[in-house]
Amino acid sequence: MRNPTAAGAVSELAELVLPWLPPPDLAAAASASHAMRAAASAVTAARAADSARGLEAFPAPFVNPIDSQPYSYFIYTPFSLIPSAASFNAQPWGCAWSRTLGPTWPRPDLGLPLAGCSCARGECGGAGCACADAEAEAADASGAGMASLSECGDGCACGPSCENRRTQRGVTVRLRVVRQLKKGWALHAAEAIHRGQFVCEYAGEFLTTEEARRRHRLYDELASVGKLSPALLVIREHLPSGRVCMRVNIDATKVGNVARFINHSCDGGNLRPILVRSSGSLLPRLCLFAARDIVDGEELAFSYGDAKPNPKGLPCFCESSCCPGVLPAEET
Ligand SMILES: C[S@@+](CC[C@H](N)C(=O)[O-])C[C@H]1O[C@@H](n2cnc3c(N)ncnc32)[C@H](O)[C@@H]1O
Repeated sequence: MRNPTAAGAVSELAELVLPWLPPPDLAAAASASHAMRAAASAVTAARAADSARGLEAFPAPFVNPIDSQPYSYFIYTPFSLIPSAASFNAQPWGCAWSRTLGPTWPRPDLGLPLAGCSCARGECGGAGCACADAEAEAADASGAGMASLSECGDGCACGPSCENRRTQRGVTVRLRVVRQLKKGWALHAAEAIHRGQFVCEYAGEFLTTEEARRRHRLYDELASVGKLSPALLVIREHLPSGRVCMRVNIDATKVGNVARFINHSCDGGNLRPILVRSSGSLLPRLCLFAARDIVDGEELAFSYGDAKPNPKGLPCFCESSCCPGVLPAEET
């Protein structure tokens, strides 16, 4: 006869422990007993139901019409982090209580005296706002490099509901993560998105260039044998002269948000990357906006950058007419 007290203890333990396990350990735990298998299946189903694990406004489910992989495993952050400040390298996923244990918007107040604006309510971003940056628009219009935007931030008197913080409230459009035959996972719109609408930040770990180079070498090796889909982006800001004045490395391979599923398109795709600077923050964030109206179900894509196509690089399956057949690759 089964002991109901022991069975209850097993399921309580399973509920506490299983959400912390990466897929191989979850599969090993599932083989321990009937009760563990049932608990592990529930965790797997909950993970597949929301890649954003309750940290965004809407769930972003995995949909896999191709094979039996129910989800892709990674650590979720709604905004980019500096690795040393990322106090977690494991995160519960697949249970009701995991939602409370991740970083959430708005970001915690760092308590530092930072530069910012002190506009009256409703005036942020206007001509008199210290956070408005007319030059950012000018750089965009000149076509020199990536466009940039300025927003209010941690140093401002306004709160998180300020109109001039439209990229700071996380992902507010419905999305799904769809498995494809050639490109692996891909991010799709799950509702119509209007031209100019903010879609998501490309969130991940901010890396030094030295660390980015180290990881690039490692990822290139793993990717060449099909063991990894690296999501390390290098963004270069240019002066009007064309010279590079800043390099930002964002790695969403292990720690990221839904943007880590966006594939590359050689023709620029339907998303426009913009560097967003918030007052009081040292590093700009890479934010993605709809470059045109996007219909429900369409795959989202952008160009990973101006790095030259590397003849020895991975094959590109974007299918745009200008595609040279290989993905842009960084020269490390
Ligand atoms: C940011 S991730 C995108 C999500 C990825 N497809 C996945 O399954 O996790 C970037 C990686 O996706 C793959 N990828 C992205 N765009 C691609 C394309 N146009 N053709 C082939 N593979 C692509 C490459 O492996 C690349 O390193």
